[in-house]
Amino acid sequence: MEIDAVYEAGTLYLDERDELLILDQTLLPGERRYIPVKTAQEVWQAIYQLKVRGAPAIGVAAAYGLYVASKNIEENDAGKFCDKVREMSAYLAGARPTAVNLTWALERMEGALNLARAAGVPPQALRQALKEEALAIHREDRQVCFSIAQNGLTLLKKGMGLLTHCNAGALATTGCGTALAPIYLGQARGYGFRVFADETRPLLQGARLTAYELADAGVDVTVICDNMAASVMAQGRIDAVLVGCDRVAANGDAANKIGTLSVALAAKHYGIPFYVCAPTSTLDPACPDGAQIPIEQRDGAEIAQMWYRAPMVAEGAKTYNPAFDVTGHELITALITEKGVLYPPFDRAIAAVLRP
Ligand SMILES: CSC[C@H]1O[C@H](OP(=O)(O)O)[C@H](O)[C@@H]1O
Repeated sequence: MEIDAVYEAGTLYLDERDELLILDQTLLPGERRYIPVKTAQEVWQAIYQLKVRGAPAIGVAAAYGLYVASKNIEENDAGKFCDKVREMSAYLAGARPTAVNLTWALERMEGALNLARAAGVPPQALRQALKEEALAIHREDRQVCFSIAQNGLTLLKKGMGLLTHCNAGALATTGCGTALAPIYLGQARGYGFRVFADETRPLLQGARLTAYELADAGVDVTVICDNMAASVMAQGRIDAVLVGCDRVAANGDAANKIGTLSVALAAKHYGIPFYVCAPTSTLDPACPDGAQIPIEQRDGAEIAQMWYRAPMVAEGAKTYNPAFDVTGHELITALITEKGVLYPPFDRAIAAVLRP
């Protein structure tokens, strides 16, 4: 495909020895290291610790993970083999609660297992059925990303300034990403986008991963602190916002990385289009609205003690570091002064309070 090169980010793959290797994203951007994961426990830890992360990538990792873990099941009875696979699947489903792709992929895998079981095949053939379903989920993910790239690019124009939050790129999928996919396709077609990437505290997926990917692809990317997004919008530098998602409820409420709501509120205020790039595998019709989406609670150490080790931003990515921003009077309820509380219209109130 036109932007195959982007896949070089290579989130995970089965190697020639049929082992699952995962790019350990907690080491990026400083180090690219692939780690083998062979057991359900290792897959669970890799997902929970965000060594592999991003809704689509989590789904593909769980699918491959269930397959490779099934190779550890020493069981000749097909029924007992399936029971143990289902136990592993239920265990993996508990690694992280918000990204619906995790359970979606595992349900796909169990469906393939059930079909093969119904055919009365032995455990080795059941394992092969798991492998083929994982490969199918992987192939589909790559195609879905490219389709999102094509559909997303129809909404964008050459030279646009774009803002994104967290990482919804090649590193969050096994293809060219979701929110970053239209950016990659635009890059390939000379759109000349200027991308602003929120660092995305506390785990810095924007600074560490989005900037890494986009700089590596030659995209003009500037890392900003999360608290700068509104200011950059106010300066007229953002024409559209593109974000990923982890689960979209039946009414369209979308769960995404913490901080996305703030970006959406600012975009709304400045009349900037806010696009959520959502594979249909991330749509959850069984979830009526956002209030029903399970929100993962993580260890506070991620706020208090982690990550701030250089490099946090990939070489090649720019940074923008204004020390202040301006809040428009239309957003201010009152000015509290020593001479009293001033209410809008502030021009008249300020003139009055300063009058000798
Ligand atoms: C393309 S889905 C990416 C989605 O996943 C990220 O969360 P995490 O890094 O914790 O897995 C974030 O919400 C991204 O938008």
